[in-house]
Amino acid sequence: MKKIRSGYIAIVGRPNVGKSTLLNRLIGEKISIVSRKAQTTRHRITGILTKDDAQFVFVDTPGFQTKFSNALNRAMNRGVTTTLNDVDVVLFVIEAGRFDAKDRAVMKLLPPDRPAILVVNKTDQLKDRSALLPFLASVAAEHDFTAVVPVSAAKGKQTDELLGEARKHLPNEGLMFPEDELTDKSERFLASEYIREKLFRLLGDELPYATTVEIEKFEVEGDLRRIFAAIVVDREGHKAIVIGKGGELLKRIASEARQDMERLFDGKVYLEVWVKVKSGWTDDERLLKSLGYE
Ligand SMILES: Nc1nc2c(ncn2[C@@H]2O[C@H](COP(=O)(O)OP(=O)(O)OP(=O)(O)O)[C@@H](O)[C@H]2O)c(=O)[nH]1
Repeated sequence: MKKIRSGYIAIVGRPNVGKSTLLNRLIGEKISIVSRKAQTTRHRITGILTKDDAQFVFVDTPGFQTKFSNALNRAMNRGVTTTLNDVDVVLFVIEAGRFDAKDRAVMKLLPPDRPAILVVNKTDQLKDRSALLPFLASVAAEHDFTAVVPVSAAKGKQTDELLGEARKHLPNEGLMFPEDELTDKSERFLASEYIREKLFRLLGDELPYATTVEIEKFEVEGDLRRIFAAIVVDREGHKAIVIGKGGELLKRIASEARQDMERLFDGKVYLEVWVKVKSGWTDDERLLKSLGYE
């Protein structure tokens, strides 16, 4: 049997290339939030996959932010650079057949002295398969990648090959975390991510970027978790939108989030969610820190 190796891996790429989907596929659990909308991953999320011969500790970084320039985006971009200098191998994800200025901007952040694997995702969407090889070659010519692996995160294609390539760069012998550890993020953090995911799914295009979630109380009583959460919005008008007509939308957000939490925590959840207005929260660095964004 091969020796167990372990190490840290970052997944980077422009928004919407499928980083969260890839992480979920590799870990096999719904830890990182996935949304059709771009730029939903604000926090650094660590997922851990332990196999017979390797332990992969994933650090999922936020998408490189170009859309809005405010304190929140600045904080997120700083996070990308810090993370990349702190891992053993970087998975740089792009979409098959597409490589644009935003991809290139993220590629420029790859530290020159750290192994990076070019992951070409969404191969299931390719119409013309013969175009794939020249495409891979043209992107690979722009950076010194240690490997190029085409995958489909959605269909789970070639993901074992990707792990095999990543394993080669894990520096440590033995496990870094207990075998059954899925993530080192607290349940409290995961609870807020689930609520945020519902906001992204159920609200319009721009509003979710101006909201965040605070878990005000998290109590555990045997198998029951009591969770009290506030959705923080920028202004009164937004509050009305999140609540919805007759409270319908808020009810739906809470009920869907609760079902996800019960599945993940494997126990009953009592969830209370309300909406709070804090104007200008996205532009206040101090407030960002207090909410956990570094
Ligand atoms: N067809 C296809 N779609 C995919 C694949 N992987 C991801 N997607 C879709 O691409 C969209 C974006 O996926 P995410 O995983 O949220 O992308 P992300 O890179 O994490 O996005 P941010 O969090 O915004 O940075 C979703 O609608 C996914 O379902 C794939 O292999 N094939």
